[in-house]
Amino acid sequence: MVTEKGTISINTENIFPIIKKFLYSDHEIFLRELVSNAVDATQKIKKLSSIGQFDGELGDLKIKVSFDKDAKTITISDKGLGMTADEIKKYINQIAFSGAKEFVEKYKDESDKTQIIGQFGLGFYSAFMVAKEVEIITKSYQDAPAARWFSDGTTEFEISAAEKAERGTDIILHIAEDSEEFLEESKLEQVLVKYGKFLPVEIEFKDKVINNPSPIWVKTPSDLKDEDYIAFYKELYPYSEDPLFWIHLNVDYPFNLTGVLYFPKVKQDFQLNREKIQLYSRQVFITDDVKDIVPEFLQLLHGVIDSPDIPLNVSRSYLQADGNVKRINSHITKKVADKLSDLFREDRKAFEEKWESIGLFVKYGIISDDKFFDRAKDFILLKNTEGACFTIEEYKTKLEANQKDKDGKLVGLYANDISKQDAFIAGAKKREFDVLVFDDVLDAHFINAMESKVENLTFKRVDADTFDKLIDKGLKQEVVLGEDEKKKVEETFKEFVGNNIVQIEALPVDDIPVSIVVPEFMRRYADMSKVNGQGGMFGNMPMMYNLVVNGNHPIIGKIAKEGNENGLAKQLYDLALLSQGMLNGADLTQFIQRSVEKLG
Ligand SMILES: Nc1ncnc2c1ncn2[C@@H]1O[C@H](COP(=O)(O)OP(=O)(O)OP(=O)(O)O)[C@@H](O)[C@H]1O
Repeated sequence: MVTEKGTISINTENIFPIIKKFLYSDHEIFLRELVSNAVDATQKIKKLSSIGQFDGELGDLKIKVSFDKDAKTITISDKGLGMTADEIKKYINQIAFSGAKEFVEKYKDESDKTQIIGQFGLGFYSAFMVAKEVEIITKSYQDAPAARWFSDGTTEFEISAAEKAERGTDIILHIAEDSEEFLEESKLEQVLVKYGKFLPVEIEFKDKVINNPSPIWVKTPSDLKDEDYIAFYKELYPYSEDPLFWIHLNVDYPFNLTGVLYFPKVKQDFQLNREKIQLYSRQVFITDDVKDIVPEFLQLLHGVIDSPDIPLNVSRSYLQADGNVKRINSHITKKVADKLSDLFREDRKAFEEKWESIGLFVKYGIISDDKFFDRAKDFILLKNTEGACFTIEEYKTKLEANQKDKDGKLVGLYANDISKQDAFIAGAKKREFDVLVFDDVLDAHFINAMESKVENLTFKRVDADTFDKLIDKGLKQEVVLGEDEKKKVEETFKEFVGNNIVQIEALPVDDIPVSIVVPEFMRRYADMSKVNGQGGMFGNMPMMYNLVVNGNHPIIGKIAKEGNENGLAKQLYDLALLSQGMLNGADLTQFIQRSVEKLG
């Protein structure tokens, strides 16, 4: 047999089923496409009028969307530039069919067929996702008779003369049975509002205009007052508290981007709500899933971004690789950092007051974006137990005086629960050490990030060890106990602590006799596992701790002689547990009973 070569032919008759099934996963998008076309037609006639190519009356340019439940139709009417019969042939028939053919050729082997329409000028054909027949009745602004186009979703179409006196286009959709939900008023309105809320031409539905044609992001920042930004915020999120502040984005080179990003007030129970930024393209709503466009940590912000330069209708993998998307990403990050830096410099007091909310974004940024630390390092604030705020540099200077260990390392002390760790904080103050407060969910990661970025700085929780060890200045203190006494004390307490360690330390006489410390590395690992949502090894295991015994305290001197004969050691041990919140259940009950008896 002779080898025969040929090209696989693509038959345009197969196109409609493909459009119907695969082009968009979301059928409601037909409305976005058709209303956008109506907006384009309206903008074009305005343009023609402004450059003197159309000298008739523009008249009322509202776009009207209506439906007829009995006739099962949805009609989109505009007063735009209209089309002549020849233009219909050119714009609707030819381009679309060749576009569709190209589409089939390009994507016949691809599985990711969703959201590809816009590339090919096929928007109009998305009408067939919901309609079994589509009519266009249109009259051009040019001196030409009105025309009617009709198609029943095969590749056949008709063009005939039509009765239409007014300039503009009516698109009449005869809704298919499986799409009749769009004939419900509430559904239709909801979809219309979703996609058209900020379209630049007024859109009327049921005798009322449903959109705001000039949202603030298209206006010049200098023309806007704070009230305008707050009012717009309320328009987007009706039941929210006022935002803390906002950033008006306005870029025209090397890509186009406008928008307003708001910093919301964040509560301590901070939830990762990532659907608060809406993405628009020339005021047409596209999505509220901005995962690939906005850096992860900034997805906690609210607001809108509008860019005609983001390729909207292409697959995800393409979007991630797109150069504009990457640039937009880093631009937004830079803008946010600049804004925070301005706020910090212009009004530090106000910035400090808002730090609880701002701090969460900043910390999240530092943890998730390596480069963000460099942008943020000058306005990261550290707050101490007295409420005073320091930048990292200021704090390092403060530590130089009294919290430097024998190797020259600066040691920051912190508490994450000032009420529970009160005894330890008091101990630190007695030694004139400063104690920071790190008490939000991201702090465990934040501390790690700071230690890896800031030279010569380390952090330890105030109850992680005795102060002499936390900040080891190399000064050796001697315990007043002799070797045998030490041994006796250690053995006595060993009885209670199981596998944990008993350490006898030379502490000031007036320090508490027995306390419990949890080594920094161990507790930190457990904290981070908690944030990451995994119990991990430490999640299920009781935390290891060290029992610190103050070898210089008079009561310990007594125990060195008597052991636990009088129950003294046990009582001290229980007190140490109690102060760390570790005395529970039967142990706690017995402790209380014993204490009461002692009082009697
Ligand atoms: N309401 C209308 N009034 C006037 N011309 C229209 C109207 N709707 C569509 N057209 C013409 O038909 C063309 C094809 O429309 P279609 O929606 O298929 O593609 P597009 O708008 O060019 O691109 P996209 O696929 O991104 O929507 C338009 O470019 C326009 O010239």
